[in-house]
Amino acid sequence: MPRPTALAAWKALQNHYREVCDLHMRDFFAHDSGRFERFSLHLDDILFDFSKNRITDQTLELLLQLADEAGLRQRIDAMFAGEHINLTEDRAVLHVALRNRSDRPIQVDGRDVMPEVRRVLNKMRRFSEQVRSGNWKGYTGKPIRDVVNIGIGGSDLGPLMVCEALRHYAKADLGIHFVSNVDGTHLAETLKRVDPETTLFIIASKTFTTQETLTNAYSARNWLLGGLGDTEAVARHFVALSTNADKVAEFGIDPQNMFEFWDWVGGRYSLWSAIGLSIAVSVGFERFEELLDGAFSVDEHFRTAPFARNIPVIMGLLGIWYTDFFGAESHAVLPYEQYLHRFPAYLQQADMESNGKRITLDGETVDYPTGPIIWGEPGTNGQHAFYQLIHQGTRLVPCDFLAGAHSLNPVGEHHRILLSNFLAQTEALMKGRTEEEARAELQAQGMPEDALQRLLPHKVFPGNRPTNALIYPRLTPRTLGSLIALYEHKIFVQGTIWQINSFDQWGVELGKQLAKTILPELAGKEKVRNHDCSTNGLIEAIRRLREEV
Ligand SMILES: O=P(O)(O)OC[C@H]1O[C@](O)(CO)[C@@H](O)[C@@H]1O
Repeated sequence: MPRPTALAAWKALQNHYREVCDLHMRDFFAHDSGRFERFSLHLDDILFDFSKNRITDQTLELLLQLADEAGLRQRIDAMFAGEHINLTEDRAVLHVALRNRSDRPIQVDGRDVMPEVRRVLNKMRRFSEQVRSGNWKGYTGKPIRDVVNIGIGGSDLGPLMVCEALRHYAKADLGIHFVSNVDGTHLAETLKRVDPETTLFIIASKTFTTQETLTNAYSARNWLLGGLGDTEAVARHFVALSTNADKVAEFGIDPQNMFEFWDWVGGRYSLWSAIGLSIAVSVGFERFEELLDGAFSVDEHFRTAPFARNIPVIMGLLGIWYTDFFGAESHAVLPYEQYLHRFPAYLQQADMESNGKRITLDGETVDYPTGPIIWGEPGTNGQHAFYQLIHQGTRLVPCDFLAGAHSLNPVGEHHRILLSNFLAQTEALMKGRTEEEARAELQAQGMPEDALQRLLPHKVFPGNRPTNALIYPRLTPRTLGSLIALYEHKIFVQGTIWQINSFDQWGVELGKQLAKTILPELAGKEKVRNHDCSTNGLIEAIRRLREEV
């Protein structure tokens, strides 16, 4: 496959960029009342408006041509067919099988994985119902009141984000907690709030070898045994979500209490698998299934809709346009939905661990930018923190705005105020405020000319800042499932165009290896010499501080 930069569409886009980069979206809208109609798409009850982007019809045509030339259709088909598209780990990539709500078999290496997927889902259903109904009893016979998910990365961020997003639907008398950080404070502060007799630990780890998770899990086990005094208690208070049955058994968790998944589920794509057990326990299995339904609907759309009407394809292509042609370095995700407060953090892993790569599938170093920095906070908080930079800073930050038309917690005028801010921000980012407009405003305030001249440049907003809007009636499990899947497939589209493997994560290994060397050195007495002088010096300094009690 030729490099993306060698494709005819890429070259055409470079030329096209020079023609359109100085055009202003304000003028696009002024001369085209059909722009919203043309540049927005519906899927179920989600509306995706991409009209406030620095694109013309020709831009879109060229981007779609790029998708064709990059072989996106073949890559989508290969993923859904269970081919080993995760080349460096020689694995299929089939999170779509986890939410395949049809009778269609999905094959991996000649075997239909759907019966196994359904078996584990049924086990999750039974278990979550037992815990929620109070029939699953702790060692002393009391029902479970608190669930602590211990995991990190994909074994934490996905279920945590979803549990937060669906808090409205959660069982009120069941506490759901997440411990991820190996900083003992995370576990200690959580354990202060729970009782060993009524706490269930879910140890979530695809590999069951992750240092942070196992350290937290063993400490949680000690705490439980400290409270209940009998190793028999572990079976009633610990379950595992993993692909690694041997390691789970080694930890002492009853194999009956292990919920399996498979190597073709990537960690950051795993919330749909057994890793979602905390979600099912929190909101109930039916709602977990609704989450899967929403994702399935997007999978079908992604698999079958023509690229010109395909929301994740358009989302991905717009990102390519800004990253590779405008040189944008980051992308902000701004949910005007408090329940989605962890959505940007979740997407950081989903996107940056997937597309933060610089080597192509052919082993070459890229000579074009790949995955952007993903960041964001819920509106309206972000408005009072970093929007200044987005409006008037020197960097182009394309943004996604998300909002529900209805609040799940209608309180007075709150939601209308929230929505008016959402709309105002996207309008302001697009239009900006010209010098003439700023001048007129200051003159209307009666400002003397010399003061006006000094203030005027500060009051101008360049505008032309691109935004997408994703709106939906209200945040339901189904809608959430769809939103997550849209972003998952967007990431895949971009990885395909950039010709990188979005499904490995070798970049996290080096630090893990070095930490293993440093761990004994922190406890040692001899002078540390085997690192650079900064690291040696820091190790010595930390040792001294730790000796000082
Ligand atoms: O589920 P595991 O195997 O404990 O891994 C946790 C996380 O660690 C990583 O492998 C690297 O950070 C992630 O991809 C993964 O989600």
